[in-house]
Amino acid sequence: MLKVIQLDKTYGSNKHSLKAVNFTAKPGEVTAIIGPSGAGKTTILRSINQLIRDDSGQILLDDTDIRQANKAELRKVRHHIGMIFQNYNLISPLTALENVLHGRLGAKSTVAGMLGLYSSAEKQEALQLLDEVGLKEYAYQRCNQLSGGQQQRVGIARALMQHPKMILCDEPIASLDPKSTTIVMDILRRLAKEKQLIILINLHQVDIAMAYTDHIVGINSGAIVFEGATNEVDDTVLQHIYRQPDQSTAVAANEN
Ligand SMILES: Nc1ncnc2c1ncn2[C@@H]1O[C@H](COP(=O)(O)OP(=O)(O)OP(=O)(O)O)[C@@H](O)[C@H]1O
Repeated sequence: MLKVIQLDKTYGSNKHSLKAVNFTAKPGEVTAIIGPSGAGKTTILRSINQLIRDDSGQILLDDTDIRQANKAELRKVRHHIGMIFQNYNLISPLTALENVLHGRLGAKSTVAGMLGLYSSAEKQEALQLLDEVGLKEYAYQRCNQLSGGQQQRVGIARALMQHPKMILCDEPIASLDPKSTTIVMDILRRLAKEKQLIILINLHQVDIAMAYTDHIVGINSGAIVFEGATNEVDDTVLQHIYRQPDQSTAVAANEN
């Protein structure tokens, strides 16, 4: 279980980007963070992985407070957190199989990692994971010869190679066509259930969040304004999540 408690983040001296953020994400479920542009979705994901340091609060992954982890502990925690990116972040001249094997890097010694020394069991596992995302026949294809949707599926297999407890997905379908979007979201939903993973996704597309997720966290101007089951989300809730900042506040801010 992921529990985010009273998380606060201020960029620079006065940009208050997360305001006492609280929510949970459970294993076996896909949780979407939705909200207007600039609301703080990416800041939450980056804080969870401590890619940026937040100011205060707790981020509990099972019993570990990620915010309190020292360098060695953080390396260990991060090893159990897979990341999926909008632009895939693959090494494109390498094959799909080689990219998936990179998911094991965090578990290897620096020398073994640098030399690309992988056991035959690891290679078998990587092939199995490519099969699970429907890409077995593309294992030896360079990633720059794959479509965007196929590259994203390689990214998912690479994350699985970490044996993650949780996968954080930052706009995973933003660069994909509708068909690839369906394939990727189906895979994420299936994996959450089959492997009891916590899957936390930042999404711009409300229709996709409604169709493929179990749990919704709505954020507006850095504050959580809704948390609940996806089937509780109706037009009123969506209007609340996507509302514009109050006009009078905006005018007052401009005058200062
Ligand atoms: N490195 C930074 N320095 C200063 N301000 C930042 C930085 N990163 C983000 N912000 C600000 O923090 C707020 C939240 O940004 P964030 O990127 O988390 O929003 P978002 O909901 O992911 O937006 P989008 O949907 O457009 O990607 C925004 O007002 C943004 O301008």
